[in-house]
Amino acid sequence: MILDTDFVIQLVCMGTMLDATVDVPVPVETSKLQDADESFPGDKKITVVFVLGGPGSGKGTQCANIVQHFGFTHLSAGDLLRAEIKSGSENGTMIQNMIKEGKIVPSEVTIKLLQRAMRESGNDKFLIDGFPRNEENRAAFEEVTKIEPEFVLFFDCSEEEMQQRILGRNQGREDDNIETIRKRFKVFMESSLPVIEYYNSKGKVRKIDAGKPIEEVFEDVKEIFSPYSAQVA
Ligand SMILES: Nc1ncnc2c1ncn2[C@@H]1O[C@H](COP(=O)(O)OP(=O)(O)OP(=O)(O)O)[C@@H](O)[C@H]1O
Ligand SMILES: Nc1ccn([C@@H]2O[C@H](COP(=O)(O)O)[C@@H](O)[C@H]2O)c(=O)n1
Ligand SMILES: [Mg+2]
Repeated sequence: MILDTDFVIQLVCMGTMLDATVDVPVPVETSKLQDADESFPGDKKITVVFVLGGPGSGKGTQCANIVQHFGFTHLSAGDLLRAEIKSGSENGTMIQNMIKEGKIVPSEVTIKLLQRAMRESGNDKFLIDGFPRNEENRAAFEEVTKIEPEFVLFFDCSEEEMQQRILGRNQGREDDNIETIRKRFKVFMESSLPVIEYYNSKGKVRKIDAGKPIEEVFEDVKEIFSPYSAQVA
């Protein structure tokens, strides 16, 4: 099926207006994803760890620690999308609307941002935080990059604790309000947990109790990353 990107984006935005809680499935046109200019990794051997967990579970916090100790490059899909809005990109308004509604941006957009960031980093070890967020993200990334994650680091935390953390975060994020937080939790349960279950069925999930204090969570994270201890401090 050949779909025009602008048409797909219009459909997604219409979905946003019609129902704030439905995760609109967007068919992926993989030939567009494989734009030669954006192609990555090519023949390069790449190590990818997907870092998943509910909103506010501590993914970004722990990724910062992992980077310092184990030499990975941290790529947060959410941060890349927010940077794309700020850059004045033609997709900016669509991305902003999706984030305000807690919805998942079409894979085509997010994967291109991830590929570009991976290529520009010059590194070969990546923590991909907040991606894949749904089945469409997962299948499209695999199709385009041919990368299978080394493992999936899953931060397991109660909604009550996550909500408290987000409301105390104070980073000026447009989606850190109670209305959007509830939508993000719903999307996590309905669209993101199935991805974690998929990788669990392949024996790839390393689950962490993320309800503990930051330092204690990192002790557990360190054990998982010890085989990758290129830069242990
Ligand atoms: N283990 C922890 N205990 C208490 N507070 C924490 C813990 N981990 C992170 N925090 C705090 O909770 C807030 C959310 O953490 P963080 O931004 O790392 O979560 P996240 O999973 O990346 O969230 P999002 O999915 O919304 O980007 C931050 O203010 C952070 O300092
Ligand atoms: N794969 C992704 C990741 C994120 N988004 C959108 O960004 C929002 C914020 O993400 P964080 O990981 O920083 O919490 C998220 O709620 C989505 O709207 C996305 O679309 N696809
Ligand atoms: Mg984050």
